[in-house]
Amino acid sequence: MIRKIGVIGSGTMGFGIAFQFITNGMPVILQDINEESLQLAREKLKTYLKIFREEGTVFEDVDETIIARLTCTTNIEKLAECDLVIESATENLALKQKIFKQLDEVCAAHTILASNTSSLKLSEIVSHLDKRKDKVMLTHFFNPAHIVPLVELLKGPDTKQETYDEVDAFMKKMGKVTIEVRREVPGLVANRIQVALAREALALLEDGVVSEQDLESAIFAGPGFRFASSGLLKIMDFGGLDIWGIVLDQLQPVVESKVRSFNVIHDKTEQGNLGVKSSKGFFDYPGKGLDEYVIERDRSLIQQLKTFHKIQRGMEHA
Ligand SMILES: NC(=O)C1=CN([C@@H]2O[C@H](COP(=O)(O)OP(=O)(O)OC[C@H]3O[C@@H](n4cnc5c(N)ncnc54)[C@H](O)[C@@H]3O)[C@@H](O)[C@H]2O)C=CC1
Ligand SMILES: O=C(O)[C@@H](O)C(=O)[C@H](O)[C@@H](O)CO
Repeated sequence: MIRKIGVIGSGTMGFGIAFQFITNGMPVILQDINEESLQLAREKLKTYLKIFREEGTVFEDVDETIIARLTCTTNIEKLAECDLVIESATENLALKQKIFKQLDEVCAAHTILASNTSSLKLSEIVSHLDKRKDKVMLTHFFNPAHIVPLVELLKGPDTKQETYDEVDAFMKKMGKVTIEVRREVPGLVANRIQVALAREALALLEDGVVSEQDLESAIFAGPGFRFASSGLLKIMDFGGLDIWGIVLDQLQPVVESKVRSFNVIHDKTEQGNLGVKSSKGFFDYPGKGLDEYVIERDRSLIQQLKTFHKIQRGMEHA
């Protein structure tokens, strides 16, 4: 039974993962080597409880109870008695291998170890472990982890099915939507789809087919609008598989299939235009800092999450 959680890394994702669990009744020990990062997470916790409530979210507990569930520490040994530890430190294979080795030594025999890596192979992250290769998972959350429902689950090469089942049941209890990735492929499922979409979109932009603003609208007001209420296969079912068959035959030969180094990305990066965090990317973000824009985005995602839950309930009762 998973009753006590450890999260390694209190950055963008570690904060969101911890927030999701403590607002769903679960005590979390949040560990980071950087005390400033932990302090920032403590402050973000109060900010986000306020934002969620302002957006109409009702938590089962009062803020004081929720905040009391979070323990912040720089000492990894405090995670020794956790039932599940989710590593969400910097995306670096050697670092993750080191952290997993430390956890393998420190944690109780029953502790399940999971990584939130976006792009690294779980089998490589856990390659140095000798105590619990049967209790490792990849649990890939989506940014922001405290709002986007999806968690992709992958077993390690030696992971027991009962470990998978326990983590799957826990994530669902925490209000997440899980999918099983049946075979270890780079980028798992959703990131691969996201990259395939990005490659075509950036090719159309770079090849002068569409402007930045119209490319935004093409996705937001088109497929993105529909994806807010179902996945791709249902869209195909509603469109008609016969028609989709013809369209796939017609368009596959012409959609982007090359590995391209996109100038639209490369040039902006070179100029220091990295997006919201540098106040300029494809679009300008004047006047407010990153946090303000992120909060603005999250307020609309919180509203979207309510609609998502209504649609999800409708599907369950269909
Ligand atoms: N940012 C995103 O959109 C997403 C990121 N991820 C994955 O989540 C993980 C974390 O990413 P972010 O939260 O964006 O990174 P981040 O840079 O915001 O946070 C990383 C945190 O790890 C901490 N850290 C570094 N070394 C450590 C150590 N030895 N022990 C404990 N903590 C340590 C840093 O102090 C920092 O607070 C990465 O594996 C990333 O690929 C997954 C999904 C989405
Ligand atoms: O989009 C997300 O939140 C995740 O799928 C990711 O892992 C991202 O690709 C992230 O790594 C980069 O923003």
